[in-house]
Amino acid sequence: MDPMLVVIAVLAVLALAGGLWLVSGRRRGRVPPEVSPHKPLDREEALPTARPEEAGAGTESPGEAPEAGERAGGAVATLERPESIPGRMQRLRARLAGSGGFGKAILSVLSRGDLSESDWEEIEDTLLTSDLGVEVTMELMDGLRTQAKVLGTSDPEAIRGVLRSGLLELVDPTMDRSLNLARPAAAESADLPAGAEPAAAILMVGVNGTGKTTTCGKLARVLVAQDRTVVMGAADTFRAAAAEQLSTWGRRVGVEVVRSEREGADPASVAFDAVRKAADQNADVVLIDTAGRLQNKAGLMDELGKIKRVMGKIAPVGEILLVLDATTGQNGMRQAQVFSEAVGVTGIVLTKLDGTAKGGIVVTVQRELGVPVKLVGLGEGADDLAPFDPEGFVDALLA
Ligand SMILES: Nc1nc2c(ncn2[C@@H]2O[C@H](COP(=O)(O)OP(=O)(O)OP(=O)(O)O)[C@@H](O)[C@H]2O)c(=O)[nH]1
Repeated sequence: MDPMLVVIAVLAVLALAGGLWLVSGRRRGRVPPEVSPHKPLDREEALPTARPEEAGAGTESPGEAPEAGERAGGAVATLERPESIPGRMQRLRARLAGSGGFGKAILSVLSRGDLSESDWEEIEDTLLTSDLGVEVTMELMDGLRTQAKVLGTSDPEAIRGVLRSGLLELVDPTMDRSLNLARPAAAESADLPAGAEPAAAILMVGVNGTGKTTTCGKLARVLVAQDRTVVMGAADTFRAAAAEQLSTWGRRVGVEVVRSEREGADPASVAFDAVRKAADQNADVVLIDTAGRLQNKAGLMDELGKIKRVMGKIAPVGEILLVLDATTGQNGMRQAQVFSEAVGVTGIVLTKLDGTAKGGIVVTVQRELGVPVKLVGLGEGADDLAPFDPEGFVDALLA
């Protein structure tokens, strides 16, 4: 055979083999698992710290938000995937540290080494401006000075360690911060059809503008990612825009929203309808958003009391979350007292923590109300809600 023909034949065979390898390689690599945009979340990552009795709930594949959306009955076009809880906590730290928390100022005094009386006073002043309150600041200062004497040192690292444990004790890591997501037994008056069971009810209260509606939406998003079915009730009938805002969140996270088309409708009746619908649908959780404004305080408190009572006709309300704006400081504390007396708050959501360096409000509000901060708001984004983690919080303050 002509040697030229042999060379051409060999080249043709090689080209054919190379082409086949390329095509099959592309096919193999079409959805490399490590870069899949649909990598499922770990169930634990998406949880807003469930109660111990809730911990074993549900075993099927987690994080399938689109399915959850379809199941919730919403005409959902696209559902986004929530950021994981560790990711949220990481951002909390970064934001608190970035907003110039009081830790930075104190650590700069500590770094001077041997502390003079004026250094101690500077530390005290810094603590006082952080919304810890006079009483708590004095306690903390006494502890710091005593420990410095006992240790016979003003070594910055040692004092920082004492400050850290003092703050941690104040924030109180022993408090139960889990949300009560246990489904209650039906009230005698409930009159539910066979097979229907009440959902765990969460009532969101607080003055206007603190972030109740936004928190309802963010929380619903986390619960849906946990494969829980959720119904929301727009019992803020004071302004139509509030119900619309909640409905937008509902569409976004694939959750049905019960609302009244009539502005000024009875909020208790909307709350009842939502709780009833959740029971009829056998939903896991019902979230009720309320208005934060009325002409007078007594009127608002009567209204909230009535909402709670009427919801109780189906089943007791398991969780009443007071939404507080962290940037309002001591002013927020007075509001908190009023709400607490009116409806018996079970947990606090501290919003807008991204906008303040005054983390001390966490300590003050827990002390005054005797209930834990359970969730924190870190911004306006859909994933800007995180379970409150005392250690992470104190470390962020002292970063
Ligand atoms: N920076 C920041 N903004 C937040 C946070 N939570 C809520 N907001 C913003 O605060 C504003 C008020 O939030 P809403 O959810 O409408 O407050 P609301 O309590 O429902 O208000 P009313 O419906 O008037 O009672 C909105 O612009 C939110 O985006 C947060 O954690 N950080």
